[in-house]
Amino acid sequence: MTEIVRAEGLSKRYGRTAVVEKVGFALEEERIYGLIGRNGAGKTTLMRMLTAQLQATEGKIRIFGEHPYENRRVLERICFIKESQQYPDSLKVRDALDIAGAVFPNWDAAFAEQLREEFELPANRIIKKLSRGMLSALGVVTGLASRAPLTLFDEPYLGLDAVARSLFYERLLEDYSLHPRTILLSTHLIDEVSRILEHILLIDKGRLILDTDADELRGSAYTVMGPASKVEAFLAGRKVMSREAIGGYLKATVHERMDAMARSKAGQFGVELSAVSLQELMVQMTGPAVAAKEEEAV
Ligand SMILES: Nc1ncnc2c1ncn2[C@@H]1O[C@H](COP(=O)(O)OP(=O)(O)OP(=O)(O)O)[C@@H](O)[C@H]1O
Repeated sequence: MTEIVRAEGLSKRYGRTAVVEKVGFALEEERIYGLIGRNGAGKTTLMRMLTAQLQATEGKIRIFGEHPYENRRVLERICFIKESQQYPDSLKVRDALDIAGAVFPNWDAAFAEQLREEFELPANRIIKKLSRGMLSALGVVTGLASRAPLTLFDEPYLGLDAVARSLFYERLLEDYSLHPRTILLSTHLIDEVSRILEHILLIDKGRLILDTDADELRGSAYTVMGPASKVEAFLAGRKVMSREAIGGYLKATVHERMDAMARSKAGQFGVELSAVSLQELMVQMTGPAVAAKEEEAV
């Protein structure tokens, strides 16, 4: 696999406040990555550094093997769809797509037009007069039609309704299978996008706390549910991430793989096991006092 992005010891500090702290990871060619983290975790800051829009305080970045700052060879192969893209006052939707067509070497004008119609974006409307959702849709259309070898979407769904969001995920997957490229998508709403993510980077308070295959992560924990006494008996000796009492029932998350032994034990104890969602797992990992919650049950 070819490496597209490498970040080493990357930090961004404003005065004494570290917003991104010693982050290191690599992105490979033709994979879809999720950059996950709570509000303010540092996702946008990290993306802005990767795309040379923000100077890192320290650390090293290589994109396509080169330094991205003021490097046209690198930058023309990157499309960064920002959360708050600014457009000139009089620019219309059609103008923005025409400009994107001139900027991105792999731009597919027919695909852009198809997407514009599907997302119901009026070609002649001035961008300043678009609704929040339409503005997000314009970003999504641009990012998809750019077919940039490295495409970054910073929370692209903001303002999109459920129908438009699901259209985005569908078109992204379809087009990615026809034209594979590296996609980095930041989000704090994981469940909806989890099916399209192949790899997860989890950032919490500026630090990268997880860099793992999405399927592996999905299988790394499970929930157990049943009458409290039976669940407690099942939990003995297991790595428990959280417990939630509901009447006489208990729901717990176990940070272990759900293997045949666990299933058989669950049968004996009369408790139910189910897969934990990525969203739930992230909440457990980045919520308050994780260390206190994660305990070896005796
Ligand atoms: N120019 C700046 N000066 C000082 N602090 C900043 C600056 N830019 C960002 N920050 C802080 O850095 C932290 C990370 O911000 P960032 O926008 O990268 O987070 P995020 O993960 O993208 O959040 P969200 O999901 O809410 O968009 C926040 O606490 C933010 O207030």
